[in-house]
Amino acid sequence: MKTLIIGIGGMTNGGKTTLSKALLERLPNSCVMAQDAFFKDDSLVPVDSHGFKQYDMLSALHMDRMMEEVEAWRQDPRAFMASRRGAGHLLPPAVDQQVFVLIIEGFLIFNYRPLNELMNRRYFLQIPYKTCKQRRSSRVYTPPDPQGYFDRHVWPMYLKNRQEMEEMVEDLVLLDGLSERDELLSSVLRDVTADIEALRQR
Ligand SMILES: Nc1ncnc2c1ncn2[C@@H]1O[C@H](COP(=O)(O)OP(=O)(O)O)[C@@H](O)[C@H]1O
Ligand SMILES: O=C(O)c1ccc[n+]([C@@H]2O[C@H](COP(=O)([O-])O)[C@@H](O)[C@H]2O)c1
Repeated sequence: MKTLIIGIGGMTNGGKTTLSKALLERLPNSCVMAQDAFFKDDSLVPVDSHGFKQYDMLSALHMDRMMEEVEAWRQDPRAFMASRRGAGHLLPPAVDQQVFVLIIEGFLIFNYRPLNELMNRRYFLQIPYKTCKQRRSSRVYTPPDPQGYFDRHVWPMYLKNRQEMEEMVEDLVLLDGLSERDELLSSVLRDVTADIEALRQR
């Protein structure tokens, strides 16, 4: 079975989900796994001395469960895709030279070494502070961001996590999250379709 794992990382509200969904639509035999789906229950996330929940760190995520999902996909991508789409969904036909693509998206995907090591390509969407704060203010999380959360928790943790990521990861492709959606999609598609073609030929 031929497989490819693409990491779409980036800052909060950098455009990861938007780009991943667009890739999913364009890449046959692909599926998306979002790190956000693995946040721990609010009751398990500790607070700091200012009363801010410490969400922007790996310990707030069930990374063990996320790895189990990734492993399930790696074992059998066809069966994984069929099971996640619900009972009764037909498996895609097994065709020779078929390449299955897993798109992993999230704000801390490269900071978790066992996950980072599995990726064939790594992209990181970045946007300026002002845009990030603006986009974040129009989004409602569960629980919603309390007053001051962006400047007191989200941004300082981004800076810390980013430094840690840069020390760990070498072949990161930085993407400008201010670019047009279509431009971002076509630049990633160009690489990935070339990878798929190369794998097919092998
Ligand atoms: N290339 C882009 N240009 C302008 N706005 C964008 C772009 N990509 C995403 N957005 C918008 O930014 C916000 C956050 O996008 P989203 O994909 O949810 O980010 P993330 O998954 O990184 O948190 C959404 O309102 C989305 O419509
Ligand atoms: O999804 C959740 O359960 C959740 C609960 C509280 C906060 N979050 C925020 O989700 C952010 C990461 O997701 P995203 O899509 O903004 O990259 C991170 O900055 C957290 O502060 C997410």
